Amino acid sequence: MKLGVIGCGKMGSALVEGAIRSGALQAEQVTGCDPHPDAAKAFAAATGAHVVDTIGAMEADTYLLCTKPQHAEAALGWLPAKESRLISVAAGLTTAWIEARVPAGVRVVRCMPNTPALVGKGAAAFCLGKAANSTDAEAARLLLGSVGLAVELPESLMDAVTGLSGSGPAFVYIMIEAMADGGVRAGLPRAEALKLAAQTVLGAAAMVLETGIHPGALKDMVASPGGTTIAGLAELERHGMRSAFIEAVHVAARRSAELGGA
Ligand SMILES: NC(=O)C1=CN([C@@H]2O[C@H](COP(=O)(O)OP(=O)(O)OC[C@H]3O[C@@H](n4cnc5c(N)ncnc54)[C@H](O)[C@@H]3O)[C@@H](O)[C@H]2O)C=CC1
Ligand SMILES: O=C(O)[C@@H]1CCC=N1
Repeated sequence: MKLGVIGCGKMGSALVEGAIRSGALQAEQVTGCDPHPDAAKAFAAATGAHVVDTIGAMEADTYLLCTKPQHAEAALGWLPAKESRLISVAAGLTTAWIEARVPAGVRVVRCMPNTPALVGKGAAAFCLGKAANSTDAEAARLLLGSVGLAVELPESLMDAVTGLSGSGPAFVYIMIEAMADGGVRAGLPRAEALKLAAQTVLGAAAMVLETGIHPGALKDMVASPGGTTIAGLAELERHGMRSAFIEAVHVAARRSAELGGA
């Protein structure tokens, strides 16, 4: 694969850096393009990939569209008229929307990764556009799978994925920050509180994934009768923590649909 990265910001860099670290990609296979010189420079430094000034100057058989959705139309206008694959990470933009703006011969894959791809712990879903084939699915699976979980889903579910795992890291970061604040309030030094909070989230997630036990049952295993945990859980319920998370994912998914023009 010769990968041309259109937009070398946070998500483009996380995916490419993660894929290079995993060994799935070599820096020599990647070219980046970004009109923002600082972004291009940081991408080249972090990945070792070559950067060029224009999309047309990239030697690529696969393009990775990593601009903001609002900048995608302008970028797509510069795609060369040749057979190629375009993997888009842009929130909300449908394969039909993209297909209407690319030259004939460009096969479109829409995906929704997340930034933990940088450390090989991403969670991503993808779907195929109407001209894309099983080789394109394999290419998406290879790239996204090299940096974490990658699942193929119907396009009708991509906004839901965006609200859950695309935006989700930010929801978890504020939870970690708040838990660490709680630790500091209870007397822990800030650095230890942050490490303990983050490791607790990592460990709890691993328990769910590795034991296959329902999170409700795992919660019950922590909460002793009359103990500390049930006191804390009651406080979280009093503040509507569950419905806050449910609503956060729901409105993020709805916003994804809006970005796509729904
Ligand atoms: N940040 C995240 O956690 C995630 C972001 N995404 C999607 O990734 C895309 C990029 O988001 P971020 O990386 O956060 O934004 P960002 O702002 O960090 O990166 C976007 C880059 O695109 C560049 N750009 C703008 N117009 C361009 C053009 N015509 N040609 C080439 N480059 C151009 C910008 O200069 C910028 O460096 C968005 O569509 C977003 O929906 C998807 C999943 C997670
Ligand atoms: O906030 C956003 O719009 C992007 C898409 C998913 C995560 N970040």
